Amino acid sequence: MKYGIIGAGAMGYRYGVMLQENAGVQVDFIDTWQPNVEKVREQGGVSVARDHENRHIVPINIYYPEEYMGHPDVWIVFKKQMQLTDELQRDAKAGIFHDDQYVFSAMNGMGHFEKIAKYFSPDKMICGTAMIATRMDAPANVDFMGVAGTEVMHMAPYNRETPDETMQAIFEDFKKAVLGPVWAKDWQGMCMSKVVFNAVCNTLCTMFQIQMGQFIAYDGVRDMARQLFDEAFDACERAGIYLIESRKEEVESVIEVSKAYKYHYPSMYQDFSKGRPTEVDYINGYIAKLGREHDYVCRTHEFVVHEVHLAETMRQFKK
Ligand SMILES: NC(=O)C1=CN([C@@H]2O[C@H](COP(=O)(O)OP(=O)(O)OC[C@H]3O[C@@H](n4cnc5c(N)ncnc54)[C@H](OP(=O)(O)O)[C@@H]3O)[C@@H](O)[C@H]2O)C=CC1
Ligand SMILES: CC(C)(CO)C(=O)C(=O)O
Repeated sequence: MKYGIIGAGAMGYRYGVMLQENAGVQVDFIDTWQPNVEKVREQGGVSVARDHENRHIVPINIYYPEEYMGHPDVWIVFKKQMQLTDELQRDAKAGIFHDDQYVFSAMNGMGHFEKIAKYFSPDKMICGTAMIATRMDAPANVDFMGVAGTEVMHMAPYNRETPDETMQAIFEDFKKAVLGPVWAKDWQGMCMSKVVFNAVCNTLCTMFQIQMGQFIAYDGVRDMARQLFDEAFDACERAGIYLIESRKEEVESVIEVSKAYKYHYPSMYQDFSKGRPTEVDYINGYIAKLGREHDYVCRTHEFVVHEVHLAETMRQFKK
């Protein structure tokens, strides 16, 4: 099968390079970030390291949407939530989407599948989550965090039916790519399990500008995580969404994943530290909104959203 990656950023490169190198499939990358596309062309590919080591150039095919003539079987979408609407509009205008194509995305936060569904048949959409850490330090320069072979990701059909033949073939390609795919029953519960995780790790690490390993050095982390998880689970249960992990398992996974990715700055920090807006409204903000819609106030999440926006605003007063 042939893949097209929309968004040659940290995660787009991670999926595309691993599919190309480990599964041996053809991959094309589409990106609108000019310094990134031009750097790939100048250096002959993307510069990839694993945990700061073995940095090397991986040759790739990269295109702006308007110059792309290919027809992949599957699109993999990895943009930041704030960029997605404009990206999909530009891609559609460039005429790169076709009715026969499948689409997969494992972006963090919520709200992206509804946007993607405007351009693709719901029967050809696969929702995903990725407990896979990747840093993008500069245009065309990425660092795959974590020991090779420990990647884990979940996927579930958007239409809630049994995965069809093409979806199974995508699953097999992800397996060959060593991305660690696991099927989940319900995409909403699967995605919310990751949202609540990010609502703890991404948000708190970003506010304090720390790596995940530094975060768990504080012995109050379990209590803080439990408070945020309790509110999030209560909101989800009122909305009829059942997560794929229990409250206790989520707390343990904060500790375990942070140990495994001890040098990782969550993706939210990567935006924060470069002066860009963060995805907090799609993570803690989404949980808070879900709560309000079901007569439940997630006070801590609402406060945390303010704290992140306060920190974003305060960047102008700091060096
Ligand atoms: N990174 C990770 O470990 C994980 C990320 N995710 C999720 O995947 C989705 C895609 O995220 P991710 O791949 O991390 O994001 P990206 O790496 O795609 O973000 C890159 C974007 O940031 C902007 N940018 C500008 N300057 C720089 C710079 N110097 N260095 C890096 N980026 C710059 C560019 O957009 P512009 O020019 O418009 O500013 C560029 O398109 C998100 O929903 C994220 O939450 C999920 C799991 C793990
Ligand atoms: C890698 C991980 C799981 C860390 O929270 C992530 O989702 C991110 O960095 O956005």
